[in-house]
Amino acid sequence: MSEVEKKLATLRQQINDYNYQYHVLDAPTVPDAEYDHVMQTLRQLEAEHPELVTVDSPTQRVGGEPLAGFTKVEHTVPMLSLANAFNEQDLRNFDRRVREGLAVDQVDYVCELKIDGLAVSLRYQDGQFQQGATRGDGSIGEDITHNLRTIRSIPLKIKEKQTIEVRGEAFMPKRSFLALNEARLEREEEPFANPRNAAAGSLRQLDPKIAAARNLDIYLYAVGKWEAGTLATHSERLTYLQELGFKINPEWRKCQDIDEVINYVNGWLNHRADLAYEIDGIVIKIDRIAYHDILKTTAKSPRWAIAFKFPAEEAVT
Ligand SMILES: NC(=O)c1cc2c(N)ncc(C(N)=O)c2s1
Repeated sequence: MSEVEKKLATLRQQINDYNYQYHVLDAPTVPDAEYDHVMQTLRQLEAEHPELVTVDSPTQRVGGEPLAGFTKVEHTVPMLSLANAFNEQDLRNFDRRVREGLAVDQVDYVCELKIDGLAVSLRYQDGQFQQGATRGDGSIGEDITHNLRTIRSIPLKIKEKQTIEVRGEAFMPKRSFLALNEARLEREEEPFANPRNAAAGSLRQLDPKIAAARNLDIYLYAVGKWEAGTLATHSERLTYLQELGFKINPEWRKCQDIDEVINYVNGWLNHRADLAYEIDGIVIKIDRIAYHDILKTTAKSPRWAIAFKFPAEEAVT
């Protein structure tokens, strides 16, 4: 490796680390001026050696020309929708069905905030971000790699040379949504109705420069196709995704029975306003993966998970 290539690799690693600290850990270690200086140095060196620019360089997050259209992507593992619960009795019925189906008295659940955004799937090949797609109809989605690359909390390469597919929710934080609509009103453009529509509208753009300007973010919460998949519980998978460098929502909790689940749900019902992003409920999953394989899915939804839906929140204004 030449001296220039070593210098480029060092600068790229430095920017990737700064991005990880700022956008994934929400804990920057250098001031913005330092970040800008290192990024400018990298851009300058790449301009002097264009033949050494690599696709995983942080300077390549915002692509060049807009796409002519979207290509279709088949999801190797279907992205299912969740059955809904609307009250405590629905949750207790779910729990009873689960324990009867498994012939067990006790089941550990994992509760997670249900992010009100756009479900996406990210595929990594040997640790490099290869392709990202919308959920679509659950089997076929649209390739939106060019837009997902602009989300700085999505790592362009992960900490292991894994070939893995991860699922999550891309979203627009409330603050970004308010600023975007203010700017649109000033330009006499139609404001977005809610952050979910704004995120979906941003990710369905053909020009990545538009998505890059929308301050989108993402939380990952599941694994799709995964060769080395061995971990026995969903909670271990969340921890593993975090160790790989993915952004995991920190509010997840393991609950040892449905009463704890109901307490968690009620706790968040009245604290949504405290969050920097919109949620439309709580997702409850059985923690043990072996139980998922026993209960399996209906044509549409897993039997080992349910979404508790919150009443529609008053609009973010
Ligand atoms: N449709 C689905 O399967 C899901 C949808 C969502 C969502 N919008 N937010 C969070 C999770 C999660 N943490 O599992 C899930 S799972």
